[in-house]
Amino acid sequence: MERLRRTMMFVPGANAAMLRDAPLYGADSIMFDLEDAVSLKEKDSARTLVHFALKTFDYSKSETVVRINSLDTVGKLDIEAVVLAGVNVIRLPKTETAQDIIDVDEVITEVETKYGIEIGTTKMMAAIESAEGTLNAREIAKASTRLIGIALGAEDYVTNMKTKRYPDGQELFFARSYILHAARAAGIAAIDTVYSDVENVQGFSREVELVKQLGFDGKSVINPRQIPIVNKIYAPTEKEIQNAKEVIWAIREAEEKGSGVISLKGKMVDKPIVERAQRVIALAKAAKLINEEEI
Ligand SMILES: CC(C)(COP(=O)(O)OP(=O)(O)OC[C@H]1O[C@@H](n2cnc3c(N)ncnc32)[C@H](O)[C@@H]1OP(=O)(O)O)[C@@H](O)C(=O)NCCC(=O)NCCSC(=O)C[C@@](O)(CC(=O)O)C(=O)O
Ligand SMILES: [Mg+2]
Repeated sequence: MERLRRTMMFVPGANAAMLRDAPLYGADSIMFDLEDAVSLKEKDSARTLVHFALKTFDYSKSETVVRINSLDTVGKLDIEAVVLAGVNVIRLPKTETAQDIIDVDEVITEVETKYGIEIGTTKMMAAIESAEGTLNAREIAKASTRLIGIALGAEDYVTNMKTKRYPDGQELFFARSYILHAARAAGIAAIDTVYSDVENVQGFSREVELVKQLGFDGKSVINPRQIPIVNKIYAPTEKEIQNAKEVIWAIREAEEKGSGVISLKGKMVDKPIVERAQRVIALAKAAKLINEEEI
């Protein structure tokens, strides 16, 4: 079944207490940061901390992601440390081209080979944070079989675009739409960017509603308080769950009779409608609105 990535929580790699407590908050993915949340003088100690955190703490209820530095700085050291510690996903920030992904993929392969880890075990994601990256998103999203998703990094993106973040998010509309299309065309996840004003619950909620409507799998978050807000907005309503159940029951019955299309309450039910219903059920299970065995 498809892994849910409603929330991907950034955890600064140099903060030992946050690394320890990160699994307590129920993020679908925990993203340890070695890049912009870590000062230059802490790069080495943060890498060591994240390596030991991955090996020591129980993160098994979440996907683990590490945001590395670029290969022209200390990215190779980051990759070696976290692949060896068994991270699930390496996130490359500020991805500009498909070649950036191919280069990181090659380093991961070298490290996996060196330590006898099955090649391909470590997955990747790309953060797109510039005009160049956005325009190349289509090629980036298909650049490696390791890729599980692409994400927008809006703070760097708006800086590159010579604008800033506005409450209605109009300045991000093209990037969000294009990145989302690139992800869907490649069959991988699309993760929206962070909302930096942690205290502004109303503004954050409005943004989560918008990206859910567009079709994003979820959102990068920077604070545990943002997690329940995303989960609540992504949770299907009772009516949506009931409708999804009816669709799945109806299609099961139809399939038993050898048919792939049926009518439910006067409306046609076929493959895309069934796929949407299955996603509603997965989200409802993740939100514990129905139990695993129910359907
Ligand atoms: C924002 C704030 C300072 C607020 O602090 P506050 O102290 O007011 O938070 P409180 O709510 O009071 O904390 C209550 C309890 O939760 C603990 N707690 C808080 N946050 C936690 C956390 N993240 N992980 C685990 N634990 C956490 C805390 O330790 C406390 O624990 P305790 O003392 O035990 O009660 C804090 O959250 C924080 O540092 N966030 C991470 C910031 C970060 O990583 N930025 C870089 C990534 S963005 C970027 O780079 C831009 C980007 O690249 C993005 C893209 O690419 O998408 C682009 O271009 O857009
Ligand atoms: Mg950034």
